[in-house]
Amino acid sequence: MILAHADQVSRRYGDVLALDRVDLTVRAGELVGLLGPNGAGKSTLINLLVGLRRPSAGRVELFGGDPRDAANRRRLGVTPQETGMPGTLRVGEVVDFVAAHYPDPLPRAELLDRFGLAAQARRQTGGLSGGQKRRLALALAFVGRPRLVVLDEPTTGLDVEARRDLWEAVRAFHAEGGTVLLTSHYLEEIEALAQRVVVIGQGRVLADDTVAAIRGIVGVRRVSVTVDGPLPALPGIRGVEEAEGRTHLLTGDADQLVRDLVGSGVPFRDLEVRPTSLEEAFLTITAPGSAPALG
Ligand SMILES: Nc1ncnc2c1ncn2[C@@H]1O[C@H](COP(=O)(O)OP(=O)(O)OP(=O)(O)O)[C@@H](O)[C@H]1O
Repeated sequence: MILAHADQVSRRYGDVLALDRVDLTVRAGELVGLLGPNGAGKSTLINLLVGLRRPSAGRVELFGGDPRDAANRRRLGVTPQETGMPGTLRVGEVVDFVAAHYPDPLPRAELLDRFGLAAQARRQTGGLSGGQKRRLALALAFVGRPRLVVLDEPTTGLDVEARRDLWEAVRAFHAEGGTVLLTSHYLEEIEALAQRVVVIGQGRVLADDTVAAIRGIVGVRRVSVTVDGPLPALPGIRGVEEAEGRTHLLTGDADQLVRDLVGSGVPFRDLEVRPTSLEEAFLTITAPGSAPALG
């Protein structure tokens, strides 16, 4: 059963094309990670799916209907990237207030316990630490026993323990049959939870695959050298850039490339190997003329 669906969805903000004909389907029971660099369009896509914004073109469905329909949104739990809470309300009061909007909410104590906030139930939200506020915002996504939970960069600002608590809560929700869509800049984070990764870059879906397949794409290394002449064709090179007298080679297997470079007998100096950022990996791999890596 399809819970959320984007069909050839585009969204413009003035001159900026934030999403360009995006397709995404989230089925019941899935745990899907949306991965992409800053400005890729992740939040825009989520805002469309949860009914906070309308697409400029294309169609969005939530639970088979209009995401802006209140009846559909009642079965949805969302934590946006930024949340604000009235600072004078106590943690327990905020939970009760949100719970009152749902027919069968989770008991307050159970929810606070799951998110490590039991000791803060009587604390005013204005007196919470940044990480505690984030925990509360995340807890609120689960209060109405949703069918689908959407979390936009959930672990930003959380320490290791809070991150672990959140992952446990997400896993427990999923194990009970819940469906989750979450965004992240980090494959490691998505890997900890999801089997399926949808990669977004510059407003387009670049890949929709298993974590293992995506790791092969983003696990790219940059091998940089200075050479006086042309380099021979070497296997495993996914992209080449020349800048300021340096040659940068992108590869999934830097060790093998270095061995091949040495074996080729071409003199080189100032060898440097480093991981590429997600931005770099995608920009280079998707640039016109670079070796195809997404097929
Ligand atoms: N309200 C807005 N007005 C104008 N431009 C916007 C607006 N919201 C988003 N954009 C632009 O749309 C593009 C996609 O932004 P979006 O926030 O969806 O990306 P993102 O992948 O969520 O990024 P991040 O990881 O930084 O949160 C960016 O170029 C952004 O500047």
